[in-house]
Amino acid sequence: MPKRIAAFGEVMMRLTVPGHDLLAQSSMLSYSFSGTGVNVASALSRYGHDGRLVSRLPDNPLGDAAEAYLRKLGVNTNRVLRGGAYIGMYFFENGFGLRPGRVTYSNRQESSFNTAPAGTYDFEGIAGEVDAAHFCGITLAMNDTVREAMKAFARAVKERGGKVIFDCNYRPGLWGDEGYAKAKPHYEDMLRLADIVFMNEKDAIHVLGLPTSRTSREEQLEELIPVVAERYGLQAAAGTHRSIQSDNRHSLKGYLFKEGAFVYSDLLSFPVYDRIGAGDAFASGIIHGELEGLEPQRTVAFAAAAGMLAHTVAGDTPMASERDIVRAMDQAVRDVER
Ligand SMILES: Nc1ncnc2c1ncn2[C@@H]1O[C@H](COP(=O)(O)OP(=O)(O)OP(=O)(O)O)[C@@H](O)[C@H]1O
Ligand SMILES: O=C(O)C(=O)C[C@H](O)[C@H](O)CO
Repeated sequence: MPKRIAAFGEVMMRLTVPGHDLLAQSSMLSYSFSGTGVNVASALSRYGHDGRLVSRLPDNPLGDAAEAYLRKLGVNTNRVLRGGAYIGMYFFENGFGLRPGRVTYSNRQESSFNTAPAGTYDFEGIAGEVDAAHFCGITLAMNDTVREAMKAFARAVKERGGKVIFDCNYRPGLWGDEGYAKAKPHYEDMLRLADIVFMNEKDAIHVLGLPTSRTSREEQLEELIPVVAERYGLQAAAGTHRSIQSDNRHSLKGYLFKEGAFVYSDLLSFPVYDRIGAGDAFASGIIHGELEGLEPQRTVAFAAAAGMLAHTVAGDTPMASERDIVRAMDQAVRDVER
């Protein structure tokens, strides 16, 4: 049955340098609008749910363009407010071979979303309208007012019996020096409120400071995720392990931990066209499976295939339909469809 899911987060204007040029070389940029909340609300809408964004855009032609773009992505914009002066931006340079891709943020703290004063949003009203709400560690990294708003919204959803979904999405560049120490208490607050969490052992070790006696990533994951789930009372935790080869291929394996057991997707290996937002595609697949009550094995396979497909499309926002994903789950490489 379709569900109503709110995603709380900033709309970012993505400015992409064409091809594999550097900003210093190119005189052209193409723009689109994204952000973790946008990506998740859009993907869930594509799977038949009502994905609504809770955000704030400037009341000017940039805000108009962003809102029109969100509608094209299928996002319900009824709870997108107008106010403030700027939209957050990031510049993206595609990597090639051994040169990694690069993201440079601009005007983020000045954005309409990040300058919204306390009391801007009707969180109680929104919480009463939805089955679940999605939050992410990128938003948590912004400033105290945004952090307080995020926690207040999560509390309102929880108090009304909705599911709280939290994607750790730790971005070292956003937390600055001593980032882990600054982030930890806020991550702990969100984990206490959360039902479904996206994370892997890196979050547990570095952000939460949990000790591990194991050396391989897989063993660390299996040791630490049950500890986190128990400590914070999580319904489910999920995430991916990614490995990167030098020939522009990545490998991805998804996991889902619930009711004391791990299930894993196959190890998927694929060439990468655009990597940004793939984590949001995986997360949306898990959220869909959990909200629909799918078998854990099916959910993690669906989410991993959604994540894989997101690497094949330009832009941050997953564009695959449920049908596309189910077809990709058999991993056969197909000829053009005509
Ligand atoms: N330096 C770090 N310290 C702590 N945790 C990290 C660090 N880098 C990544 N993580 C965590 O590892 C997990 C996977 O992160 P990664 O950056 O690979 O994202 P992803 O989910 O594959 O993709 P996306 O960038 O689309 O979200 C996330 O839960 C993230 O919070
Ligand atoms: O909000 C940000 O920081 C972004 O970089 C926007 C992207 O859509 C997001 O990171 C994808 O997960």
